[in-house]
Amino acid sequence: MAPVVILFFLFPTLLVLVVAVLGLRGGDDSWKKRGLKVPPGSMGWPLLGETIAFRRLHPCTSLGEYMEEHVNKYGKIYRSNLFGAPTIVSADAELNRFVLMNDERLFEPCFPKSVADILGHTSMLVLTGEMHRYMKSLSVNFMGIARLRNNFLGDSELYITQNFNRWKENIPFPAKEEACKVTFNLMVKNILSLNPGEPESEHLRKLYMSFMKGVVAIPLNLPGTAYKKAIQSRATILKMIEKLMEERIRNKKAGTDKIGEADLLGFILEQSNLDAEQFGDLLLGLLFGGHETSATAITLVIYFLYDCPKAVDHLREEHLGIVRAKKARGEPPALTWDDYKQMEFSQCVVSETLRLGNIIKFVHRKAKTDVQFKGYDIPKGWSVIPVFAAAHLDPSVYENPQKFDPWRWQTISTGTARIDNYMPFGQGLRNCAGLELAKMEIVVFLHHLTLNFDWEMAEPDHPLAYAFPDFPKGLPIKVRRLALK
Ligand code: HEM
Repeated sequence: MAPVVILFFLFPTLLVLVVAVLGLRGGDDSWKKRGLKVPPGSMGWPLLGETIAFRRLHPCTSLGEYMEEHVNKYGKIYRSNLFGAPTIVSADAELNRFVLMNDERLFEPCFPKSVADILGHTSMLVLTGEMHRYMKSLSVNFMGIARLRNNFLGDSELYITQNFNRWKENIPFPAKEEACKVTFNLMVKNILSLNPGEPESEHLRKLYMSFMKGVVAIPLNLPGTAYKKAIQSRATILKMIEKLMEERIRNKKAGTDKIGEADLLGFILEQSNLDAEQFGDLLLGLLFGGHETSATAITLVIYFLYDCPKAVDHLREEHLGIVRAKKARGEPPALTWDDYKQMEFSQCVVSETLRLGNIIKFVHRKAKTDVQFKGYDIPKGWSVIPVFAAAHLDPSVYENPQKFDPWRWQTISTGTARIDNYMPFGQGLRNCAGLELAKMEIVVFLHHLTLNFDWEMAEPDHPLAYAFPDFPKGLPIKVRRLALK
């Protein structure tokens, strides 16, 4: 195509860009006219603001150069322009807690429309008010202690050991992929009673992977883009759910349903009147919230422990003690809830992994009204980004914060730590619905890992802060089987 023709077609786009750039130079200044005192900071480049620097890859065990520089220059609360909006970034633990404890009243979640279109407009992650509370209570009840004890614990053991049985000695494999299989199988079994390897389960896994890619992709709804594929995958998942729902209702009416409330679908059919789309959004929200996060935590724990053999020895001692005591009592080997509750050092390892690994480094909120905090104003409509990692890595809170030191939790414990200094699962109304399940999955994984294997890194690989911390190579490891029990 001739350059002049290209220019002709590009002209409207260029014009819009120029107008936007001129219009946004210096950012939104209306707060100045209103005499508000917003925190110091820089609004960065027109349009882009400081988004590129904010998103620049860095180890997930650090705040990254951008945040460190800005905190040094402006203090723990500063203003910026991120993801297309004027933003208050908070590395201040008290402001972080204040924001989360005032969800609904002063702040609300803010997802771009493109993300809400994929997650679903009735997804718990997007909803606010009564409907959010309702969906949350369904999820929290579904993942309550009774079900953790009676369903999730046994299923976790089953899927973890099934996976471990396939591991081959001295042959490198990516640990992240293995962790993902375990957490995905566990969720799908408990949500829809689909077993690993079944064609429907495999089909759902593929659709879900494509859905996930779209959530973090550039939102271009054009043929062939990751975003478009994710929208299509979402629609296919919803159709699949509708079919499964109809089948379950038919079986219930015919008196041939054997599953009852054992999975989330049965539980929802009994306890609520959600339609297929609402149930689909709930399912996708739980998979989105609970699959990648827990798999990342499991991968991180393998990574951190490799450099801390003393902690592996301590874990082995704890888990061997439990196995031997069960044998002495003549109990079957399957773990019970009481066994799980005895795994105290393992809980310290989990707490330390979540502190140092920063799986959810920050969250997004929007001010519903002008808000005052510590002498600053947060103008209505501005985004607020509480960065949990800032307190997790603060040397005035955690001695030697870069060090993986699970023993620190024997004295500070999650119960006595100042709550705003430790928020891997968020806080308040929108705190994590699956936090007990996540901790249990990691501990059960540790139980079988430390009793059955020694492991080493097959290649160097370190966790970087993408949307979630991720290992560029998937953390390749090699294992050696042990005969301890
Ligand atoms: C180590 C693993 C996990 C971490 C670090 C984690 C972290 C978090 C955090 C920080 C939030 C709050 C987000 C916000 O305030 O905007 C959250 C919310 C949520 N998490 Fe988790 N999570 C984990 C595992 C799970 C699991 C296993 C599930 C369920 C199966 C789950 C389901 C959810 C849901 C549904 C929400 C939204 C709650 C709401 O909007 O009220 N998470 N999670």
